[in-house]
This record gives sequence, structure tokens and C-alpha cells, in this order.
Amino acid sequence: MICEQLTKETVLITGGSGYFGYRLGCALHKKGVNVILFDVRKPAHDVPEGVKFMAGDVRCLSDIEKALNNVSCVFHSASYGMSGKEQLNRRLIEDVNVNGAENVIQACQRQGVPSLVYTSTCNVVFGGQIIKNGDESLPYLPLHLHPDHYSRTKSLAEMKVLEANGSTLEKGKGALSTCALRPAGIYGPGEQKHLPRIVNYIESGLFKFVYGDPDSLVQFVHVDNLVSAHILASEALKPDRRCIAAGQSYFISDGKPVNNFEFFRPLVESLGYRFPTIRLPISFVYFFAFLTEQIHFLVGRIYNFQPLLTRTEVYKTGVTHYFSTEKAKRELGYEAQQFNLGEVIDWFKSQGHGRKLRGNPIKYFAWDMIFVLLLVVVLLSWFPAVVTLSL
Ligand SMILES: NC(=O)c1ccc[n+]([C@@H]2O[C@H](COP(=O)([O-])OP(=O)(O)OC[C@H]3O[C@@H](n4cnc5c(N)ncnc54)[C@H](O)[C@@H]3O)[C@@H](O)[C@H]2O)c1
Repeated sequence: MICEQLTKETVLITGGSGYFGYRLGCALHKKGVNVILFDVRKPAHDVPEGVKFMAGDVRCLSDIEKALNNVSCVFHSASYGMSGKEQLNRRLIEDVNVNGAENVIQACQRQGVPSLVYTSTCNVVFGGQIIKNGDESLPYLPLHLHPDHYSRTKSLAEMKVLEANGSTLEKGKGALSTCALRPAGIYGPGEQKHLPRIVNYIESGLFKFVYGDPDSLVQFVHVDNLVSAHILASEALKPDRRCIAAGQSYFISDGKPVNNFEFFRPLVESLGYRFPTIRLPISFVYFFAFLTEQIHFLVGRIYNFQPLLTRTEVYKTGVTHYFSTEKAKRELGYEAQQFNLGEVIDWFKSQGHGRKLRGNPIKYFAWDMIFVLLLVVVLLSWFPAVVTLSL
């Protein structure tokens, strides 16, 4: 219903082979829209007939320009550096996220594309401070306070996209309308960024502790809710909706704040594992993440290992930050559907995950020993630091 007017339009999704971009492409295609998935890599799944995949790099202006023929809306969702070891590759993060966004804007202007929807992140305002029911009036976090380069560059890109709102399109095609959606952590069946890593930690016996205040709250967004928010946002950039979304940002989530670890409890237990009972202070885990990042900085070129946790991940998972979706409801007509982790659990089980009755006790014992050793080493370095700071 929301998409009737999009029929026969052509839209382009940068990052169209990614988890979210591909789901958005399929949803738009089902609604009769011509879809181009633009990405440096092919989608992992079959591309439905009628959906076109174009190989291209947002770091290359001519790649994007070539792809924008007759396109009426660009969903700019390509990004790099969100989690894991990618987070530490600053140069590539900046190139893809900032230069990429500049290229997308310029290509839209040159090719006369009237609408641009940017997939931002709620981290543009969050840097480890407690935020309860924050809204879009919150200022951007000052750039130097971002603990990670990904969030800093997403913030810069969002600013650039919103500044470009109202700019003149070449070929006498009027003005560019832009908006930014700021999702919470995305989940859904087949998600590849966070969930497999979490399941890997669970299965290899590394998920031994939780941290932070048990009452801390964060938010998530189911991929289908985010898809619907993007479609609504693209509609709300059109003149027949008085371009109500033009120049605006919107927080998008499932709406229900939840403790990060409790959110994943059904996944842990349904896969047959025990939920950890050890709770560590967040400052301790943050310190551990800091040490891991320093070690990665020193040896990353020789051995680019996956850090167990980065400082940003500690904040994102252990410090209360959640946002109101009122503005998205009011202006876009966004209504979050209710989901749970059921289909995610089914997906992992269908991929053969779940506790095997005969695990390898030596492997678990070895991990336990390494964990205790690490705990002692970090404790010995963390404790004097805390004592010194409190003097
Ligand atoms: N996953 C989350 O929890 C989350 C939370 C908040 C915001 N976001 C944002 O949502 C968007 C989608 O996230 P996702 O989880 O689907 O990520 P994803 O990594 O699955 O998809 C990103 C896609 O961008 C593509 N890409 C990377 N560099 C590119 C380049 N130079 N040119 C063209 N394509 C390139 C990748 O190949 C990938 O397919 C991103 O912009 C991300 O920053 C994600």
C-alpha cells in the first residue's frame, strides 16, 4: 500500500548485496519497483528476476554515475568498518563512508536523481554517555569524542547528506531531497555481522561473562522494520507528501528498550548453552578492550586477528542508550512490527548450530584456562589504574 506510487520507478541501493540492502531490494522488487543492487561484491543469495546487480564501488564517482541512469531514488546503505577487525582499518573506513557518501551525493546531483535516503546509525549522537529516550533534537556527538572511526565517519557522512538537501540538480531537474535514518543494531534471520560472531563465541566457550549494569538498556531493529522505514522515508521525500522528510533524520528501532545480554538469552539457551552467571564491571571490560586494540595495533599487520571486543562494542552493548521513534511515527507513518529471536534461532539451527552432546572437554578446559589467565593479567593491570585514578 505504502509503495503504490513507487511502481515502475527505478531505485538504486548502494551496499545492495549487504544484509539490509538485499532485503530492502527484495521488498521493493515485490512491490513492483525496478531495483538495482550496487555493491563491490555479489549478493550471497540469488538475485530475483527483475532485480539487477551492478558491480561498483562508492569510492569511484564514475561507477555510481554510470549506474544512475533513470534512477529516481538512491538508498545509500554501503558502509565499512562497523564491527570486528574492520573497525580498526581507519583509512578504508574513511574512504568508503565519507568519500563514498560525497560521491553518491555528487552523482545524484549530476544525474538529476531527486531523492536520497541515507542509512546512518544511532551512534551519530552516542559515545558512551547514558541516553534515555533520546530524540532527534540531540546534538551530534563532537567528532573527537567518538571512540571509533566508523561512528565518526558515519556521522560526517550523515551531515554531508543532510547538508545536500535542497541542492540544485543538473539538467534542470529541480532540487535534491535527502534524509537520514538512524537504526539501532540490526537483527534478523541470516544476519551476518553480529549474530554469527556471537554464536561463534557461544559455541567456542568464549561467552563466559556479561558486563555492565543489569538494568542497562539498548535497542535493536528487526531488518524488516528497517526496510519498511526506508520505503516510507523515500515516499516522504516526494512532493506529494510535501517532502516532509527532506533534510530530516529519524531514529529507527523496534521501539522496545531491552538489556543487551537478556536480548540474546533465548539464542544462547535455545542453542543448548548455559547463560553466563559472571558479571564483570564495565570499566574492566572496557580496559580489556583497550588492551586488545593496542595489541591489534602492534601486531595487526602481521596477524590481523579478530578482537574479542572493541571499546565501541563495550559501550554499545553495556551502556544505556535508547531513542524515541515518535518523529518517525508522526512524519513517516512508521509502525514497528513485533518480532522476537525465534526465526533467528531457527535459522542458526537450520545451519547446523546448537550444542552437540559430545563436545570436546579438552577444548573447553583450555578456553577456561586461557580465560582465567587473561582475567588475572587484565585485573593486575586494571586494578592499579583504577586505584590511581580514584586517588
Ligand atoms: N548492522 C547493524 O547493526 C547496523 C546498525 C546501524 C546502522 N547500520 C548501517 O546499515 C547499513 C547496512 O548495514 P548491514 O548490516 O546490512 O551491512 P553489510 O556489511 O551487510 O552491508 C554493507 C554492504 O556495503 C558494501 N560495500 C562496502 N564497501 C563498499 C564500496 N566501497 N562500494 C560499494 N559497496 C560497498 C559491502 O560489500 C556490503 O555488501 C550500513 O550503512 C550500516 O552502517 C547497520
